[in-house]
Amino acid sequence: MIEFQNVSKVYPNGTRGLNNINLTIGEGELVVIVGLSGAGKSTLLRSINRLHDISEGNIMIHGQSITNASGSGLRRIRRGIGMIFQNFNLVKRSTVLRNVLSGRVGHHSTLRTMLGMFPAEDTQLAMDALERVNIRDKAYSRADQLSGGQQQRVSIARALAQEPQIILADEPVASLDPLTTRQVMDDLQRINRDLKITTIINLHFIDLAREYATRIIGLRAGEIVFDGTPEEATDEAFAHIYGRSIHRDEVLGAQSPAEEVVTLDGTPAVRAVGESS
Ligand SMILES: Nc1ncnc2c1ncn2[C@@H]1O[C@H](COP(=O)(O)OP(=O)(O)OP(=O)(O)O)[C@@H](O)[C@H]1O
Repeated sequence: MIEFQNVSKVYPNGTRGLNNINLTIGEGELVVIVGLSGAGKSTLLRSINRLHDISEGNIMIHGQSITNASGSGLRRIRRGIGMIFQNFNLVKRSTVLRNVLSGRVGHHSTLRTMLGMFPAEDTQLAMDALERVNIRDKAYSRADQLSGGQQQRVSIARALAQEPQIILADEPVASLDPLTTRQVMDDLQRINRDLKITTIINLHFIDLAREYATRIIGLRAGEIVFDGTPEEATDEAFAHIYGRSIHRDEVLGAQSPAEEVVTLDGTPAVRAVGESS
């Protein structure tokens, strides 16, 4: 369980990234966070594993405060949280297997991992993780020889190799084409369901949010303005989260010149540029 208790984040330049967030995320949920650029999605996600420190409040992970943790206590909590980034964050000149094995570093001494001395069980675990995302056959390829979608799968396998209870994914499909996007989302959903790993994903496509989430949280200006099921996340609810109408480039299934697809008052208006109403 992840609990935000009165959490605020103010950046050194005075920008308020999060404003008094209270939120509980239960085990096994697949939460998608939505909101306009700058709404605070990354700040919220990255405060869970303390990539960003918060300014006020407390964040509890499985009953332990990550806000107050330090040293080995902090490392232990972080070990249970896998992270997936938009740009994959792989060591490009290294093999896929080495990249996945790096997910094990939190389990061993620094010296051992610096020397690349991973026990045989770790290699097995890494291969199993690659199998789960269907790229076991790429284990000995160099990471930079893979397509974007395959590289994102390697980064999912690396997160899995940590044996995490929580996976955080910050815009994991923003660099991918629509087909690959669905494959990566399918992987994340399957892993969430099969391994019961609590998964929190920042996304900007509203149809993907509805399709994959068990719960959608909408942020605006650092505050939660929506928290509900995909069924409750209607076009009107999204227009409320965004404070404006939805655009085509926010719907994966409607990729064409940007134009309004629903107006603020909820009237459906799916129109391409140049199309008459
Ligand atoms: N390092 C920083 N220093 C100052 N302000 C920041 C910093 N990082 C983010 N912000 C600001 O905090 C607010 C929330 O940013 P955040 O990146 O969390 O939003 P977001 O919803 O993830 O947006 P995007 O989709 O564009 O990544 C924004 O106003 C942003 O400009």
